[in-house]
Amino acid sequence: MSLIDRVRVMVLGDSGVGKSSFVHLAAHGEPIKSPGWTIGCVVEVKLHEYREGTPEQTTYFVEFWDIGGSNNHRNARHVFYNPCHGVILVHDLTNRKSEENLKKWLQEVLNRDKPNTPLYTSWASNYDDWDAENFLGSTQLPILVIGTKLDMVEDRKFVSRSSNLASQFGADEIVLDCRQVRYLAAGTTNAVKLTRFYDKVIEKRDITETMNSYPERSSTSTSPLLSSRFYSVPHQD
Ligand SMILES: Nc1nc2c(ncn2[C@@H]2O[C@H](COP(=O)(O)OP(=O)(O)OP(=O)(O)O)[C@@H](O)[C@H]2O)c(=O)[nH]1
Ligand SMILES: [Mg+2]
Repeated sequence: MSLIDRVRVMVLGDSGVGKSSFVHLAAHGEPIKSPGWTIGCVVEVKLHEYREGTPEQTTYFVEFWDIGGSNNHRNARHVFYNPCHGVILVHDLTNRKSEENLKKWLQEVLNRDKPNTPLYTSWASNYDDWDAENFLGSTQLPILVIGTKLDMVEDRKFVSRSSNLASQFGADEIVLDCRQVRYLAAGTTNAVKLTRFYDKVIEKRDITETMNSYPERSSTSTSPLLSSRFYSVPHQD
């Protein structure tokens, strides 16, 4: 048996924006057949070759922690947020509010060790006045922004630029129709952005892990997923 290291990425955004649809496409390379509301959290896993084609090439598991967006679970979901090595923020391109709400999602995950902190209090009322640098502070959490439902956008010129949030964070953004494989097909710009994001998450893991204040995992955990940083896989000689 050999061990494969792993990183954990939170997938956050309002209910119905397409998080599960995106995660399924990214993890399995095919569209999800019948997405239902996500209750709590669903974890999907993907093998990723870190720095593929270089001497440092290493296989990692990328875990997508797809968090249900329903407001009803707002007070409980912080239990999923540690450790967190990267964040994928998902918004619906036809719903401007879902993009604005990504700040709330980011604040929630950044405040994960202070779950009782009132949310959203430090937000600027004007979206454009919002100070991303101040907000992010010293965190080096890699962020990727996903805009879904491109097929439903009437004027595609409208989405040719990055969202406000992506440009404020200097984050990459992918816009797509989550029901179409071609948007994440190998060799496309979107696939390159995803690879770059996964590599960054792996590179920064040691830094982001020190920001995770909860003990990473309990040795008494009964879940293999939660009890080890590694997955065991059979040797392939
Ligand atoms: N037309 C279109 N529909 C999409 C797209 N992405 C997702 N959907 C649809 O949007 C609905 C919600 O998608 P989900 O992936 O379940 O949304 P979610 O963000 O996981 O929602 P919660 O689990 O409630 O947090 C489903 O009916 C999807 O088929 C897209 O790119 N285009
Ligand atoms: Mg879902």
